[in-house]
Amino acid sequence: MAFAAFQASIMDHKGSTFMARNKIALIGSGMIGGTLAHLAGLKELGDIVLFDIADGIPQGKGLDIAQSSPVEGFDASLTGASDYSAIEGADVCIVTAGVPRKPGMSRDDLLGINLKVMEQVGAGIKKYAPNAFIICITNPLDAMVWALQKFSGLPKNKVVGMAGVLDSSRFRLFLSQEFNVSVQDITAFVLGGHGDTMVPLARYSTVAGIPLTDLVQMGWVTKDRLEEIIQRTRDGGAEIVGLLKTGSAYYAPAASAIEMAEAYLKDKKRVLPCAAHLSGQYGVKDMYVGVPTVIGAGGVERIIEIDLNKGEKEAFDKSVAAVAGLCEACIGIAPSLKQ
Ligand SMILES: NC(=O)c1ccc[n+]([C@@H]2O[C@H](COP(=O)([O-])OP(=O)(O)OC[C@H]3O[C@@H](n4cnc5c(N)ncnc54)[C@H](O)[C@@H]3O)[C@@H](O)[C@H]2O)c1
Ligand SMILES: O=C(O)C[C@H](O)C(=O)O
Repeated sequence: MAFAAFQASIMDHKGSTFMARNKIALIGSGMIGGTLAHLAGLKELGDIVLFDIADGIPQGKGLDIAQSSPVEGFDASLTGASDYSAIEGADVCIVTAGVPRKPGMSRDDLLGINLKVMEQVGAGIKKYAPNAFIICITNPLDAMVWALQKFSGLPKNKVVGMAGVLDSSRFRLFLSQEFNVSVQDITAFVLGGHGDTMVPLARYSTVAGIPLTDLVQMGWVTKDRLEEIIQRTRDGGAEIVGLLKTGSAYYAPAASAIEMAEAYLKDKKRVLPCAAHLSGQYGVKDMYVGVPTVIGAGGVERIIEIDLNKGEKEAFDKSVAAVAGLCEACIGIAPSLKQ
């Protein structure tokens, strides 16, 4: 149980103390926000507050999911709100407020509109949930989580971006389909920014511990076919945007953020690729970029610096440069982000 919930221990009617449930605030109650609420309920992660500026949507989704709880057998309070005071004392806030892209757009095209949303969300979190662990999902991810940390003023290890778990999950699925083996036996790393320059790492991705580079030698897959799978992973978001036409992926993104929230709430010390604040690691300063991290009750407890060969480092640096350009664009719009 997170520390804030521990502090909220209360007395029952016989005078014994018991733990209050964790409180999970979902800021943005659209396609991902609604799916997050459903998953958090099914997993009994805590009580859930859905927040959105579109009054009625968070309340309606909360009520609908609550009405599934007797069937599914979970106990959780689900409420909806359009006032930030409702997120007061949250242990975890998952931020999806903003707009998704449409076919033909890049994630970067969302920067101007979603940056303004991050400013409002940051102020709301600063006022009502300063002790929470914040998971940002809004795109363009690496720049938005960077701006959200600055707007909210929360500690850098308590603000993190979700992208690597999703990108790695896509890579794992495509590999499992290629090799006809269980997704459970595949581990994969995708590092760098959550954009067209993301870096799926073949050398650190394995089938039951056997690196993909060895599987090429063993004849399981050709280098060219592996490159196609890597490119499909990079284009994974756009592939779904092209199919849906009115929005972007939400089931896998929500599942990925819930995995991160669970790691924090249950102090699981999961090793997960996340957009984390770097202060010199990988030669990067004051930026959020996807790297392997350890997530536990302390938030981002550790950043794991893996060894990158020349080609991997070049690809990572290219991705970092793309994120740096987006942060500069944010400063152009909101000069206060410069410090
Ligand atoms: N990081 C990732 O891997 C990843 C994956 C998928 C989607 N995304 C991004 O997540 C975001 C949300 O996607 P979605 O599919 O849930 O979109 P959506 O349009 O279904 O939901 C977004 C919600 O945000 C609300 N909103 C807008 N402005 C707000 C504000 N100022 N305050 C509070 N709420 C506000 C909208 O009313 C809407 O309900 C998008 O930016 C999308 O690009 C990121
Ligand atoms: O691709 C998008 O616009 C949404 C998200 O970043 C994704 O990867 O699915």
